[in-house]
Amino acid sequence: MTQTPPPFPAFRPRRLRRSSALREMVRENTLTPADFIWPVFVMAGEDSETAVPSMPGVVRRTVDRIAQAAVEARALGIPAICLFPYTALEQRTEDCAEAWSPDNLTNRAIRAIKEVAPDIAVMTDIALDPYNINGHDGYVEGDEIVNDRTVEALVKMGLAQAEAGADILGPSDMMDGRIGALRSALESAGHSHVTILSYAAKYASAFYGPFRDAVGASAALKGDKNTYQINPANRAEGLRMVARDLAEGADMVMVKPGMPYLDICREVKDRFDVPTFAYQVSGEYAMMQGAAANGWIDGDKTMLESLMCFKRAGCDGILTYFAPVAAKLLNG
Ligand SMILES: NCc1[nH]cc(CCC(=O)O)c1CC(=O)O
Repeated sequence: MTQTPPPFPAFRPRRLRRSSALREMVRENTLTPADFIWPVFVMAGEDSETAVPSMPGVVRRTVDRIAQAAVEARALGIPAICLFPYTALEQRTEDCAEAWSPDNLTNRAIRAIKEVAPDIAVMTDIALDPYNINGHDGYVEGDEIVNDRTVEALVKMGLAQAEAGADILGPSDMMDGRIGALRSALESAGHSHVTILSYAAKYASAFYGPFRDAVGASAALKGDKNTYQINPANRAEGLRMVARDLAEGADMVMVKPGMPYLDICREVKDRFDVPTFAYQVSGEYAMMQGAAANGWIDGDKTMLESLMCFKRAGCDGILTYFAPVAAKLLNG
């Protein structure tokens, strides 16, 4: 309950904003590096990095460099890293078999990280888009993105990641029934400790554009993802997806994108009171970096403010490309 304040001058709210000491005393939320999950892009090769032009400051790294980055992230206090593979066009096939190869980029990166940074949580992405010739998260038959056959492939993909040592599986595909299928497959295969952070309230957003460049899926993508991702106009549907994924065995849930969807974050936290994460996606990152590079906004300040706002909206953590830069600033 919000108390009705007494009338002015008894109530002078500026009294509590007068000094930094008083402001610290009444601050309601905090932001620390422990709030971050850092999404990174993995590419083939050795000891190199390439820039992602639409995401200034973000690079794709080879597996060895990813392992190095994980060590650095952990030292900064970041608890989790999330892997996205950049697969060359020639490795994308109709059957998406690379998705569950034990030696694909993601699975090799998981093992490499575990060797040098065993105490950082490794999160993966489950969806077919990095392996599919058409850029879709599921199999395409005619003009349809088919559900059940895709779920079977996603389960194989998730099991291969669990086998490689993943701590957190992140199904971002938005097929129906994938959380339940994954959960029971994990149980049967002896991976009962592997957690699922489901992309539950995942919207069909134009803010994913730069990410599709980063994973090499933009050129490939035919059509849009409107038949599986949620319409940005819908609130109740987002909440239903969260309820559904929790009922099927998700340990944590995500709202995505982030900044334009803070209303959904707040409502998910209030209604379900489960570990709730938001993804500050590539377009949000690009937008802020672009404005900062032009001198139109203060990059560091807007970055930290945007991240704090996720905490205020009820999030337990944020997937953000800013993670290491923000952690350094927060660590002082
Ligand atoms: N499986 C697809 C996937 N996983 C994460 C993102 C977007 C992340 C970002 O924009 O930063 C996407 C893009 C999409 O759904 O098209």
